[in-house]
Amino acid sequence: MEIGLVGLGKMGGNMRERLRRAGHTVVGYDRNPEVSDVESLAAMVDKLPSPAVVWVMVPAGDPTRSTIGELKELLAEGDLVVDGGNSKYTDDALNAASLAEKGIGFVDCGVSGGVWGLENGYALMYGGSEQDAAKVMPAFEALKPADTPDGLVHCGPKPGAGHFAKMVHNGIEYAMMQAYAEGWELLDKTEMVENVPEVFASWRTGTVVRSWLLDLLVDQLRADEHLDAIKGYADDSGEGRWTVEAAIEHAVPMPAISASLFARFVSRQEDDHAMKAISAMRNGFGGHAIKKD
Ligand SMILES: O=C(CO)[C@H](O)[C@H](O)COP(=O)(O)O
Repeated sequence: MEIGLVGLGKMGGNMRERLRRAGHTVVGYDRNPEVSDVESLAAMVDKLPSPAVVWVMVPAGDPTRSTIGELKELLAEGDLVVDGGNSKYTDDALNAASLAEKGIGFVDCGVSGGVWGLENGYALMYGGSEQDAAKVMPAFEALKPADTPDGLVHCGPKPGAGHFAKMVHNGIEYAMMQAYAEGWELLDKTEMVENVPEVFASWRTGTVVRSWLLDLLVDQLRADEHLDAIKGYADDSGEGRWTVEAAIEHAVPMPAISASLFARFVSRQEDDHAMKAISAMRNGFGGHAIKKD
């Protein structure tokens, strides 16, 4: 098929390559002229046959909203926009409704696979109508992992169903990473066990905690046993917060994922502010020593 692809960063650039390797024609647009195939969004749309299919792969929030707004002006009835970024699921209903005013279809698609997706394929979770999804199906088939029936799922007709599924995936990702990290801290800080990287490596086969995240951690620990080169600071780009927000909205207990989100917030503090108050109270009721700077 012929497809427009907006956003040619780490994810979009590799997806363009994987689509091309599968024989599809991709017209890629990026604000960075060094990677872009065309000079503008309008030039990209001009090169596409009708009905045009455009896959948006830009950061969530304003960049995605404004790109979809511009595409609404450029596209026509029967065309399709796919949002493959990590958009908040609540944005999808708004984007779908806005595009529908011109008869333009919309599919939201959670994409997972990171920088390894070029070779391994991407897990794709999509929401929207089957009729709209049919227009982008050849690209879905090329992007998903080969030789498996898994990796491509229709999460439902509601706009946002795909991004909701991807959001929960990322929430689980937070908690899994936190669990590995806490286990590693205990092993690394005590002297009970020698050769901690190889202990982690021994868990990669046969055990119930084997996973790709574990594989990635083993690679890092083998290169830098105590992770001395890495500061203990972790950012977040929204997915964990939205997962916890949705859990609160639906009164779903989420102790592990919410704790892993808050652990990231703790990592951003130079000093633990709340612990100042704990220390002050301990000192007050028990005369316990206060540590000063
Ligand atoms: O979708 C992903 C992995 O599945 C992204 O890497 C995601 O952005 C990671 O989330 P965060 O930046 O909040 O850790």
